[in-house]
Formats: sequence, structure tokens, C-alpha cells
Amino acid sequence: MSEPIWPEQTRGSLNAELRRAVEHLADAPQLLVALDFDGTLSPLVAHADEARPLPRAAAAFRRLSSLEGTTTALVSGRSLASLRAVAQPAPETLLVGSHGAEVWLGAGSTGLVLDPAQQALLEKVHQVLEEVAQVAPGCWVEEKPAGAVLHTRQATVEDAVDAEAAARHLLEREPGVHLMNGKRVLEASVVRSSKGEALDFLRTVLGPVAVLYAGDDTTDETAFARLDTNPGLPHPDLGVKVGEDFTAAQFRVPSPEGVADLLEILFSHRSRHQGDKGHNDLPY
Ligand SMILES: O=P(O)(O)OC[C@H]1O[C@H](O[C@H]2O[C@H](CO)[C@@H](O)[C@H](O)[C@H]2O)[C@H](O)[C@@H](O)[C@@H]1O
Repeated sequence: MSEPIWPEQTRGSLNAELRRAVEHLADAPQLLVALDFDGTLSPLVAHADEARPLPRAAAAFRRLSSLEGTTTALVSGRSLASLRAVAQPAPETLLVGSHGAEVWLGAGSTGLVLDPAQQALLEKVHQVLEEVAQVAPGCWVEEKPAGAVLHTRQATVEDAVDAEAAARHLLEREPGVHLMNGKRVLEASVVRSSKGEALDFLRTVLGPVAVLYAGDDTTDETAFARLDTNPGLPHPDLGVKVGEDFTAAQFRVPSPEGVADLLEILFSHRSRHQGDKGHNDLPY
């Protein structure tokens, strides 16, 4: 695993090496641009319902989706319904929700189906997390089709730690329940899934020459691990970690503002090859 490269503030939040890599990626004949949502396209906020993409990032992402040979995808831990509500993606953007348990590739996509045992377990997961949240000030539960999330961002650190520990204790030995830690959340799912598997699936279906993946959370590491960043390839994949935590990604940007810079540069370079189709009026 190579040492991540920190930005040098050469243009916006992209260092010269990342900028060069983005410009090279822009020449890939078929490109998949796959982004995490919370903490990547949208800054983290107090309540999940209040999250919105940065307008500059959303505009560049939407424009990329209109380019030939370019597929955009959101790969999120959110349910598809929640992701659609907050991200308001372009109609062409493919959606992966619930950390890969839900996939929408356009009209005709089949929804998530749980068997009776998973359905019963889902009810238990919801009930356990609700009971924990009720006695933990500032905590609340987000329900999903395949699981539930204990949110602790609005709790004191002490209450958050106690609530997560209680939920873990009650659920970790439950067969069929998969626990994941996120940023001020504990997620419990009755379906085993990962963003890495979801990215493999998208790659198989779409057959892109190269993939850009950006994300900020530990759950994005399974996706970074699936990228082929071999510099000997004509167009290596590109992984970009948002923030400071440990990562397998090659590059970093400090915040969602950096993701906006990156998407604008990618759109600007990619649209140059497509004449007027890309409507390039960005200042790069
Ligand atoms: O994979 P993502 O798209 O990044 O989704 C991961 C989780 O994001 C949401 O929670 C996070 O964002 C909230 C809003 O900024 C924040 O309040 C919370 O503390 C973060 O963990 C979402 O609510 C979860 O369902 C997602 O799994």
C-alpha cells in the first residue's frame, strides 16, 4: 500500500500529482465515476435528512453524467429512497444503496427482497436500536430496508459510546446481523454487502476502461481495495480519500470542496474531447 499523497494547494485542493492523474483519467474511453455521498458529495451535518450535495460538486457530477462514454454512480450506505431524496441525482446516475444491498441500474431494476427469516431479524434490529435510542439522549434511529442505523452525532461523546456499546452487546452475537461502524453511527444490517462488491458488480455490468472512486468513510475502503491503480495500465483507476483517516486510496482531498474541484477538472478535460456536447464553461 503506497503512502497517500497530501494536497499542496496548487489549484484549489488538488495537488499537482492528483491533478495530473485526473487529467489522464479524463482521456479514458469509457469511464465510471463512482462517488460515496455523505462526507464526499455532501458535507457531514447534524441530521441525515439535512444532508445535501455541495452545489458545485452536484453540478459537475450531473454534467459528467451527460458526457458520452461516462457513467456516474452514487455508492452509498443510505437506502435508495433516502439517497434519492437528499442527492436528487441526474436520471442517468446509477444508484447503489444500503452499502450494496440495494442497486438501481435504471427502469426494470429489481428491488431488495428479504426472506422471512431476514424480515423477522430486521424487525428485531429495529426494535433493539429503538430501545437503545430511547434511553440515550441525542440518539435516534434511521430505518432502512435491510437494517437500521443508530445515530449518535447529536449525543455527548459519553452517551454515544454507551449507546453504541449497548447496541453492540445486544446485536453482535445475533446470527445473520452484520454490524458496521461509520461516522457517529452504528449500522446493523440483515444482508451482508459491501461497497467493494457493489463496485465489482458495476464494473462487470458496465465494463469501463477506468474507474474513479471517492469516499470518506471506513465502508469506502472495500471499494478502494477493488481499484486497479497499476501505473502500467493505459488508464489506471483512481481512488481519492476525503479527509484524514487511514486509507488504501492513492490520493486525498481534505473535504467535499476538494471533490468539487476534482469533478470540475475532470468534466472540463473530458468535455474538451466532445466539442460542444459538454458545454464547457468552467474556468479550467
Ligand atoms: O455511504 P454514505 O453515502 O457516506 O452513507 C453513510 C451513512 O451516511 C449517513 O450518515 C452520515 O451522514 C449524516 C449526515 O451528514 C451524519 O449525520 C452521520 O453522522 C453520518 O454517519 C446516513 O444517515 C447513513 O444511513 C449512511 O449509512
